[in-house]
Amino acid sequence: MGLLQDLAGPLSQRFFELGTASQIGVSIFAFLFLTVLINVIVQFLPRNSHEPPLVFHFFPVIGSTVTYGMDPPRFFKENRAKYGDCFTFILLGKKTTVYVGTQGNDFILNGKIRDVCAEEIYTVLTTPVFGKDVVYDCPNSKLMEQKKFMKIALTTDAFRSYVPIISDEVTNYFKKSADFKGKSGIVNLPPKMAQITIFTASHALQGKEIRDKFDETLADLYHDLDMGFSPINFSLHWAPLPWNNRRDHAQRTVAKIYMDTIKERRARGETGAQDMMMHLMNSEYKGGVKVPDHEIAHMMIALLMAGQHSSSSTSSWIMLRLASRPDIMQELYQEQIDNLGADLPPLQYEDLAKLPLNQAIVKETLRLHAPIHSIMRAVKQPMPVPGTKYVIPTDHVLLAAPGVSASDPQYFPNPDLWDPHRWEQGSANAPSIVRNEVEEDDEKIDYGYGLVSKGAGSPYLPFGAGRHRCIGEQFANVQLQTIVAVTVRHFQFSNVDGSDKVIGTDYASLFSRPLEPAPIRWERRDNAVAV
Ligand code: HEM
Repeated sequence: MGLLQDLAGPLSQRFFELGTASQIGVSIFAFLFLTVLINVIVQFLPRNSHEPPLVFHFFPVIGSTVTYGMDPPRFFKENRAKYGDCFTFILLGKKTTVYVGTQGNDFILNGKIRDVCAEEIYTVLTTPVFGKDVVYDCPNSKLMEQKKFMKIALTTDAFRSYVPIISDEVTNYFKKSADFKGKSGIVNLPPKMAQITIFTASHALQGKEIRDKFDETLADLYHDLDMGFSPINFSLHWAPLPWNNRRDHAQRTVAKIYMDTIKERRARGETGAQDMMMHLMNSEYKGGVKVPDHEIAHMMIALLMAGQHSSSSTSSWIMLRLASRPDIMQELYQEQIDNLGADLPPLQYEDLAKLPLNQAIVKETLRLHAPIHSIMRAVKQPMPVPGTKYVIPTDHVLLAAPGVSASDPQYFPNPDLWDPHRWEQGSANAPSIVRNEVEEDDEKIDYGYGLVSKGAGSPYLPFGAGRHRCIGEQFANVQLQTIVAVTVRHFQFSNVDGSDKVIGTDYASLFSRPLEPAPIRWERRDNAVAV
């Protein structure tokens, strides 16, 4: 009896605990069930007809975050078919209104400064990485002046000097890299293209001194800066987490490297140099204020970071596409022999214009694989959508997705087909509206960084439009076309299994890129010198 009593105490306590635990479990389940039920019922109640339709979802806050995040282009396509060009979905608790198609692109990207705001969305991510007082950590009018300084430095003369620099960097890379030793091999391409991109961009835009530091300290520091761009940092940018601590240390260290270089150059009394840093050192804001050293340093970081992901992702896609179509890679090689001469002289800036297929490769790859799939803006005042009854309220975020019109069969026959020849006149897959045709009579506008086309009617806007339009477009084209032309001189690529398959897209980071590993087979051309 005594033993039973001894046992009964702990057992009843255990039952009590289990009972309590299961009660808590049931309560949580009931709470979740009710939350989902109420959320679903609310979506079936009559809604404000002036707001765009809301994408159906079960869970509040989470909304459509998961389906959007897994494959944004598919999400846009499927919901466009259900709800039309303009619809709202819940992204991490925020009502996010997507407006696709050429009118949507125009509405958002050419939105007025009093209506839409980019910095409110991006600053949490970019300011800790770039540093204070530049890009999205300053009034928009100041950003426009900063873009003007950077754009003016990217002259034809500058591009002329960049082509040999980029060309040599690519050749040296292939010579030195252990992954390209011998006559043939298999390599996971995207990390190689990321390195080639940062070496070529840093050398061309920031000079040899900075470029050489990428073999030592800068590569790791930029990697740490990069971690600050993880999408999770939209919420946790402030948190004292290991990767944020490394980001902050890297930002301070890289900025100091640039500031020390500025001081040394000034002390040397250097004049006449044409590089971006020297140009910024000689620039003045309206009212005659010189650009402070820390802003020059932060703009140098911003320039390199802005271009790195987009250009590196694009160059990887180009090479993977070429591996899936060795016949087109061979055509590119032949194009150089036909137009530049069988001895293939060192590549010059002027040569790029003589290689239309080489240009089309970049253009077509950006049509299908634009690295920036979602462009966001905060809404500053209620925005009526022309031609509809909708008014977008200020608690919504606007999302433009120019990739949707770039793969719309209305403009691009066989839109999912990667066909660089579609950009040739008379091609069966030629676009019904080509950007340049539109630009002829397109409205031009100066937001403070030079005249740009509004691009209002164009379905092809991989570099954006409006006041936030890319200033790196020409540089990226020169960089990418040179990388492709030089690579084609050295190698023939193919898929490892010989098929024409193309790998899927990784949407997990802010910029979309090929899923890894993405191995390809390379074979050195007979006439290329084996290293
Ligand atoms: C294939 C390469 C590239 C692509 C596809 C690309 C795409 C874009 C897009 C879509 C935007 C507009 C973003 C928005 O509206 O919120 C943009 C802005 C910008 N890009 Fe690029 N870009 C590329 C390369 C570069 C390079 C190489 C540089 C620097 C040399 C650069 C510097 C910038 C800057 C400074 C902005 C302005 C941001 C603003 O005004 O808010 N980009 N880019």
